[in-house]
Amino acid sequence: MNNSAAKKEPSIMVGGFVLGGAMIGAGMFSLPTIMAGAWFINSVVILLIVCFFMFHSGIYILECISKYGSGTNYFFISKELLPKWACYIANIALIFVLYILIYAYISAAGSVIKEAAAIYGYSINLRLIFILFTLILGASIWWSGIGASRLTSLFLFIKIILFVLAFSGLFLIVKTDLLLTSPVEGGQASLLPFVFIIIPYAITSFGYHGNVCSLYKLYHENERKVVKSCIIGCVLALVLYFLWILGTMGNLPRPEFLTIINKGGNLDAFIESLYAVLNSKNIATFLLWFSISAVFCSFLGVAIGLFDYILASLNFKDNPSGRMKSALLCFLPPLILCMLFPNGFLIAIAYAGMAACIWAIICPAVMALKVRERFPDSRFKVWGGKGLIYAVIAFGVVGIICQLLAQFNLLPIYR
Ligand SMILES: N[C@@H](Cc1ccccc1)C(=O)O
Repeated sequence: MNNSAAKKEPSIMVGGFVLGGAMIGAGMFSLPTIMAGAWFINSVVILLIVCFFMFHSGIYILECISKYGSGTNYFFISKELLPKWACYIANIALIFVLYILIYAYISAAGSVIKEAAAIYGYSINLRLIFILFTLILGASIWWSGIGASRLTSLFLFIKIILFVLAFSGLFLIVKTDLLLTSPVEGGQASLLPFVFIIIPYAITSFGYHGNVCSLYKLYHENERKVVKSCIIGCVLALVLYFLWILGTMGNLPRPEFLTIINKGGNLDAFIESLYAVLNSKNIATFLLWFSISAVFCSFLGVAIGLFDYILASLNFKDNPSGRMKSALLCFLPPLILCMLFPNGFLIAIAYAGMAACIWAIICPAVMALKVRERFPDSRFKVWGGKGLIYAVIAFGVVGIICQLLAQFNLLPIYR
């Protein structure tokens, strides 16, 4: 690569923020509620483990695309490297994750906007918010992809500022004894059975894998820079999630989470509890607006991905009527689901995690095995050899098993 091309590449911080922006979304709002069972120390350990595996599965995708050039995408490499049946499963899992996330975002947006309105003394019908939210953001994507991307950057910017404002206050009042002493008799060990339920939710929260291909293009096929951006993105999310559970568990005692869980575990119940406990109304208000901007930002990011996928794969024309067909297919199913089941936020995040185990963890690791057979002397190879690849696959299988057990009520859940 010549110097002038290298100079045009954006700094690794840009890539890190793009990935961090994709990662930090609605998934994080499920974390404190779902982690209340295992409480603080156990949850931090799980966050570290999940972050480690999600980072590596992401760079396995990079290893695979690096053999086919920057024009390729996930669909292409899965077609090349997986048997046909597995390729279908991987792509179905990917589309499922995008749809279920859009559902989760609409549900979360409804709950948080309703809560915001209630705080300012208005009562708005939840289903009306679902429709307006989807209509307005959906229309902006239909109108122009570039415009919607700019809107995403704007919300990302607002999200970061509000995060700093809300959290700097939240930490000042953290009660460390709430965090570090075990909330039950028998110490931390008696909380261990509650760690398994966290895994699918943490997997969703560390999902960013759809953005690896575009980053590879952005950095003109410079793998090292993409890896460094992935490290920055993962560390950013890890630190933020750590601060998030520190701020919430350090202010709300464990039994308070039961009230939130019993109200469905959506954002409104959560913010309501923080409002009741926090002395500072300012902090709670920043938190409220932070949540709104985070949900808007994630919705746009995921919806643009699904919209473009539908437009390209069904060969719709990139004109107003073609884009309208794509928009209807993209937004109508999750909106209808939301109207029927308005409170499925937590379940949706868990299922997104389970499907992400397939397309973002197991399949990339299997593809990396295959690509090493096919290109034995390639210049870029993820460290850790086959051992790490098998460990990543095993982790993906554990994630799926956890969610299946939870579905059949076979996992201990704090409720
Ligand atoms: N990490 C995102 C969701 C996501 C999952 C998988 C891939 C991409 C995005 C969130 O927390 O909202």
